[in-house]
Amino acid sequence: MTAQAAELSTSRVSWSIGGALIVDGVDCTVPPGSVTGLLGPNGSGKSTLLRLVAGVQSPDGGTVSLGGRDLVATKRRDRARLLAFVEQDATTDIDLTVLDAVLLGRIPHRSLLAGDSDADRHLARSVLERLGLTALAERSLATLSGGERQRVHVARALAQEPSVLLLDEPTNHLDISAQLATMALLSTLAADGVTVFAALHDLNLAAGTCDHVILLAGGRVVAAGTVTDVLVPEVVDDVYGVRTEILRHPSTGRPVLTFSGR
Ligand SMILES: Nc1ncnc2c1ncn2[C@@H]1O[C@H](COP(=O)(O)OP(=O)(O)OP(=O)(O)O)[C@@H](O)[C@H]1O
Repeated sequence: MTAQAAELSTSRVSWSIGGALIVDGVDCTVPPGSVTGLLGPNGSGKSTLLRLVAGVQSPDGGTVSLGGRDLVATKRRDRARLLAFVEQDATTDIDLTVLDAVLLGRIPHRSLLAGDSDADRHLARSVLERLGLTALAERSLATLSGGERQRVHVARALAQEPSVLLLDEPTNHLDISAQLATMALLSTLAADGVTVFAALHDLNLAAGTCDHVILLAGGRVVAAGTVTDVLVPEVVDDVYGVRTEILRHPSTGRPVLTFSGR
């Protein structure tokens, strides 16, 4: 897949519910063709910010743009050709096979009345192959393990051939090998020009993979930059209420964080 690399940005994006300000004037930039990690403690607003960027929810104020184009004003179908979203613990009400679930990703690319073309099926099968899911193609989605289902949702998003891939906790439910494989896939996609923006809890997975990170606390951006700039005790300790020490990965030189309570 080769996508048109485009910068994603938000300007003063806000969203509140029941009088509580959940996302509070967020300005952030996701560099084109990068893996950008969205970090922050539980309840800091990561999922909500991703939903606002994806257009699942509309912001009360502010703008979301992709390569200068206003995404909030973009029609849903047009947006779905640009941007794919893998939600946390996504579920589907209808019982589909894995292949049919992945083919859903092709809907924004075809005319409203057309069915799946040979090209759509070919693309869906190649995405399944890329994610190691070929053997599960005819299985019912409902019978899969949590980790398998998570990979199918990523496959459905890739079948959309998006310029921007948004993922909410894509390594949830995955064993360590599958976590590393997912992060490696995100790096490969970014190298192919996809702008990847992923909410992550595991700061070490972020440190090992992300080109850029954005750290939220209380619905606001408290730090943004490279992992070496942001994942430092001066920032992490206050945001998470822990004591952090930074080691270096012996082969990559990237930061490895250790934590203790304080
Ligand atoms: N529809 C809603 N109604 C009420 N409160 C909401 C709603 N959506 C989000 N919130 C609140 O907004 C805050 C931020 O939630 P959000 O899911 O965005 O955080 P998060 O950083 O993704 O958290 P986690 O890491 O636990 O998944 C939480 O306190 C949550 O309870």
